[in-house]
Parts: sequence; C-alpha cells; structure tokens
Amino acid sequence: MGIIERIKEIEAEMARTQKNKATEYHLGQLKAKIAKLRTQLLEPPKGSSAGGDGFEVTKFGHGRVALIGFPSVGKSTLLTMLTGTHSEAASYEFTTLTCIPGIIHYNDTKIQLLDLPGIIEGASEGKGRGRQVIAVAKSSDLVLMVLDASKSEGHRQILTRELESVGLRLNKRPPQIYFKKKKTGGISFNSTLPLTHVNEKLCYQILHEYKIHNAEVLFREDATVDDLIDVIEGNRKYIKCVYVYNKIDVIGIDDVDKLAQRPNSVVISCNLKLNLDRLLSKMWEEMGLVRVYTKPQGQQPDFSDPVVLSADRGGCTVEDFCNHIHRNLIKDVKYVLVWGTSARHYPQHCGLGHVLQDEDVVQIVKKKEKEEGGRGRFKSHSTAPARISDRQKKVPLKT
Ligand SMILES: Nc1nc2c(ncn2[C@@H]2O[C@H](COP(=O)(O)OP(=O)(O)OP(=O)(O)O)[C@@H](O)[C@H]2O)c(=O)[nH]1
Ligand SMILES: [K+]
Ligand SMILES: [Mg+2]
Repeated sequence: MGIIERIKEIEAEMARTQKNKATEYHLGQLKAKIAKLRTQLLEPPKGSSAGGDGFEVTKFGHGRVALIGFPSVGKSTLLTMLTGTHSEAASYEFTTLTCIPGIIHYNDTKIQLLDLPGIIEGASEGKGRGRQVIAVAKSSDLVLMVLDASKSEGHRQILTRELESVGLRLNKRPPQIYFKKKKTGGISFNSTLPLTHVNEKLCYQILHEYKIHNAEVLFREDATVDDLIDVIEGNRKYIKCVYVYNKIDVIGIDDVDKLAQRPNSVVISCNLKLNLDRLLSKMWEEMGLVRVYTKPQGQQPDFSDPVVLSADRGGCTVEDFCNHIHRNLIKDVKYVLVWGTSARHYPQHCGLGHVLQDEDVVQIVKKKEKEEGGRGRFKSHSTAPARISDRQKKVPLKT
C-alpha cells in the first residue's frame, strides 16, 4: 500500500472514532502516524535530485510573495496589474503552467511577486503541479491566497488544508512548547500553566509513536496535540497569508462587505482596478519590512536607497543594519545615532543591540573617526533626498 492510501485509511479510522476521554490517546496516536507519513511524502523519491523538476526562480528584491489559488481566480491578471510583467490570462483553467516572476516597486523597496499555476484539491499529494507550487509557497515570505469572490467559501478551506498538510502554517506563530531530545534520563514533562488539551500520558504516547524515550518537554501555553506534533516534527514553516477576494465586480455590495470584514482579507477587482492600493498596503504591512536610511556625517540622509531589514528574516538591530552594509563594519563601530520612531529622543546614542523601526535614520560613528575628529569615510550615495516625510525633516543636517 502506498503512503497516500495509508494516510487515507488512518483518516477514515479517525472519522469513525468517537471523540471522548477514552479515545483521546488513540486519536493522538493516529494524528502522529499521519504526521509521520506526510513527512515521508515530502521527502524526494530515492534517486531523484532534490527538487529537480521544480520551478526554480532566483530570489530577487527585499521579499518574496506567492500567488496561490484555484485555477482562473485571476492570479495572472493580478500579477500583470501589479508588476507590469505580462502573464497570460484567459478564461480557461490552467492557463499558467509555470512560475512567472514580477517585481512590485513599493515604498522604495522591491518585492518579488510570483504567479503560479492554479492548484486543486489533492495538490499536496501531487495532483497537477501542486507539489511544485506548494514548494514555491514555502520559499516565500508571504502568501496571497487568491480567491474568486463569487465562488464558495469552501475553496479557502480546501486550499488551507492542502497547505497545512505539507507543513505550512498560515498566520500562526510556533507553539510555545520547549522540546529537546536527550540521550538518557527518560521523559521530563512540565508546564508553566494548567493544560486542557494534553496531559503527561498523552504526551508520552505521542513521543512513543516517534520512538522518543528521552526528552525534555515544557509547555508554555495551553497547546494542543497538533501543536505538540508540529514541534516534534520540527519542519513546519510559519508563514503569513493574506486572503485576496478577486472579482468583486460580479457580486453584490452586501457580500463584498461580508468578505471585506473577514480577518486578513482584502477584496479587489482586477477588471475594475478596485482596491489594489489597499492590497499593496496590506501586503507591505504583513511583510514587516523595516527601511533604514543611512546618514553620512554632515550630510542629508539618502532617502532614495534604504537598507531593508526584516524582523522575521535576519533581524532589525543596529548590528543587523551594520552587517547589511558591510560584514567587517561592525568591529569599527563605536555607537550609532538614531532618529525616528525607535529613538526616545533625537538623536539617540544606541548600541549594537538597539532594535530599529521602519523609516529610522542612522548615522554610524566609527571608533577611528571619533579619534580623528569625525571626518566621515562613510559612503555617501546622494545628497538630494528623493522623498522626505515629516519625521525625516526633523533630521538636522549638521549632525
Ligand atoms: N469579472 C472579473 N473577471 C476577472 C477579474 N480578474 C480576472 N478575471 C478573469 O478571470 C479569468 C481568469 O484569469 P487569469 O488571470 O487567467 O486567472 P489565473 O488564476 O491566472 O488562472 P490559471 O493560470 O488558469 O490558474 C480571465 O478571463 C480574466 O479576465 C475580475 O476582477 N473580475
Ligand atoms: K485562467
Ligand atoms: Mg494564471
């Protein structure tokens, strides 16, 4: 029997089993069995080079966003509208057969947008190009799940299930469970608060299923069995998702209103160019990019070319900022001056651990420079600011 059939069989057994106190251990065990099989399913078949027939697209820009959705919901139309790169759109399904990258220029940053073939139920098990599409989703910083506003809400659930079954977790943060395998000592099970979903025995049983007999487990939140399995598997990818309801031109205003009020959702119409600005600003917000402008001593900051940092990827501290400019810079830095929302007063003297925020301006004071009387060797890009916000106007030239 193949892995998919075995998963189906266990799912059927779970559906048959009544949920109660007496069956919770058995159900937990079955969940762990399915999780193990799904992980097996993700491993590339023996003898094949990993991801050989995937959609290899080089990462570009400050972040990557993937368009995921059923066929003909308008993914390609949207890519063409937002990036200016043409991607063929037509009224028949599976018009797009590969991955097509475009670039969104927004807030002085470049974001790579990827158009992809439509996926359908069963994608995670290899239907259509589902596996390749999902692999691209996994490599992204944000998923835009494109939905047809006139179609059933069930599509969103089906797609979410497909993505979840391959280890993607949308709009969730990693469970607050500390888990560490040990060589000896048995299982130590602790929690910092009362648990309502998992007890010691259930935890043992799940670990037993994974043949783990020595480990430290500490629950820091009232997590579920599924959370515990996610932590044990350790290969989950936590990714943000915005639900994009396209084609609102074909539904009534009341329905548009309802969809717009759903969490993490944006309603748009590509045909009528409705609400695309809102989509872009939501996308930007969710990506959590932090633009930091460098200010050479005695000059205007360069407001056209920010250093772009991200809390999720690489971090946003002064140290991360310095490493971004040059990997050897850090050892010469004495302190930095910071203007912007992260500063308590202007300018604030900050150390390497200071966490920067979007649109901060930073001047680096080097160890040597100070001794030499502050002659800046720091690279200046331009003196003419391209765009100055009110906050940025407060940065004095002289400093
Ligand atoms: N009414 C309406 N139709 C739209 C809108 N956006 C796209 N369409 C139409 O929907 C159809 C499918 O658009 P595509 O962009 O090809 O959709 P897709 O999701 O890329 O489709 P596949 O590549 O086949 O998965 C086309 O006929 C588009 O003209 C919209 O806002 N409103
Ligand atoms: K299409
Ligand atoms: Mg398409």
